[in-house]
Amino acid sequence: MNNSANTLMPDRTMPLQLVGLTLEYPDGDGVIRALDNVNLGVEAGQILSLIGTSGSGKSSLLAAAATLVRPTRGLVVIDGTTANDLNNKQLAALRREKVGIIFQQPNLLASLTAIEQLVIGEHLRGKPVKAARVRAADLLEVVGLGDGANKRPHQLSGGQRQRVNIARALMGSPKVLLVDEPTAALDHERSESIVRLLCEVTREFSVATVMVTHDTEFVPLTDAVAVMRDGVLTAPVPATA
Ligand SMILES: Nc1ncnc2c1ncn2[C@@H]1O[C@H](COP(=O)(O)OP(=O)(O)OP(=O)(O)O)[C@@H](O)[C@H]1O
Repeated sequence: MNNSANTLMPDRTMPLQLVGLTLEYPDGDGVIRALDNVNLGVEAGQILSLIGTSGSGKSSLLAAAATLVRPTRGLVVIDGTTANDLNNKQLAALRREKVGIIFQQPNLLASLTAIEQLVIGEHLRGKPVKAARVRAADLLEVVGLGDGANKRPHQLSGGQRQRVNIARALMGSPKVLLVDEPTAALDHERSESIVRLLCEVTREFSVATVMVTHDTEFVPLTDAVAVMRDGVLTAPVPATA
């Protein structure tokens, strides 16, 4: 694989492409290179596991792919749009329309029911609430929480809260799903069912999914795996069982 950012061209048919991505954080007089010339493409309907030791750069890759931090060098291309070219307002719109983000902790609002957690984002974006409720109810069915739509977070298990989180990330019909340690707070059985669900929704909704995980046990459920070490990403290989 050619690793030079100068010779790699973005493939705009891929929902997510990172080209020659380098991210440096200031560190005293020097810098910490969290990402070092990372190249990655994820196709629609494909879920990639991203593994690596603590501090290797996994969260930095997700943050850059989510356009939450601007890279020092290299390109982030989301559904054909080069994020580097956009101002902050345009970036926020790109994230809203194309990117779903799932963090380790669901961060649900304590006073809202499951369905309201999904609808409120659409409401704040000025979208019609009625249509949002219909989509939210459908998505809660998809994630196996059809009968939990009116429950509040304290009435749901950790796994169910993570299911709400996944459904919420799908509300805006994203092209790219970025998932950070989705099973960190869950037991073995629930962890497996959450990874299986992420694989299912990746296919059903044709999103390009990157899942950071420390649970290498569940990697074979996904399509491909890439390893991060000191900011350098290996080329993805099939995650065969
Ligand atoms: N905001 C920041 N400012 C300075 N350095 C940072 C910042 N964020 C991350 N780093 C550094 O960048 C490197 C990569 O960190 P990153 O959090 O991306 O790794 P990680 O693989 O996600 O680690 P973990 O598995 O522990 O979450 C580390 O050396 C880290 O200390």
